[in-house]
Amino acid sequence: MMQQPSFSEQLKQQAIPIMTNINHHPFVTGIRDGYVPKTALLKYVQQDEQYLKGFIATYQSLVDNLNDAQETQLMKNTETEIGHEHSPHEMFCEIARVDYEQQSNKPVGKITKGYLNHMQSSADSGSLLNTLAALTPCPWTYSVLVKQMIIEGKTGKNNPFTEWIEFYGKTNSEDIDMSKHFFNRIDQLASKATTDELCQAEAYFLDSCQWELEFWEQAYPQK
Ligand SMILES: Cc1ncc(CN)c(N)n1
Repeated sequence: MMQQPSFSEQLKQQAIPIMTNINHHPFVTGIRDGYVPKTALLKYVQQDEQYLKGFIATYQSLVDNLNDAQETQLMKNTETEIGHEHSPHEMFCEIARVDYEQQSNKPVGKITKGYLNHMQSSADSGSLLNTLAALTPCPWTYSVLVKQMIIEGKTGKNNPFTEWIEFYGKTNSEDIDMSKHFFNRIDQLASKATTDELCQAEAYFLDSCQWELEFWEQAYPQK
């Protein structure tokens, strides 16, 4: 008998159309091909500085609301890996020839705010499954994108984004480890969840994937 795919595999399958759109977004194809306009790089860094602060805050509220000591320890171990993304921001600023130090504390954009509210609402739902489902696309989408770029041979001395791609794509990068850890926990929690709870978690996951696409679009608008 064919084995039913795990819940996390089902989530990844459901996200394929959004991942395809992300993969074809000009910001992402620009990283792949070695050129992204300066304005887009700047906007991305300014907003991502704000986004990562919010991501850490949601993660902390998740950890604070846990009542299982072992789970808390596991999540605290991951907490130390979160938010160390100053160096990819510095790389973008170097390519754009702007001062990194001046890019923090800019106003939070509409899309950034929407994505952060979405993540916070997953934590406010009081469900660890929902919260992990909403947080996972952040590390997961990047690890998928850069792995593909590495497979396609897009890194090398001709691509100024090589270091950025390798930051997220190197073995045991923070995002690769974090998404593996989160997906494992999602599968454990999903095995005890009701159909309604699974549907809710799926919606949180797919909405975050869509916010990821909007985040690229915010920095490099096509619409
Ligand atoms: C919006 C966003 N999504 C994902 C990542 C990569 N962790 C990021 N830095 N920013």
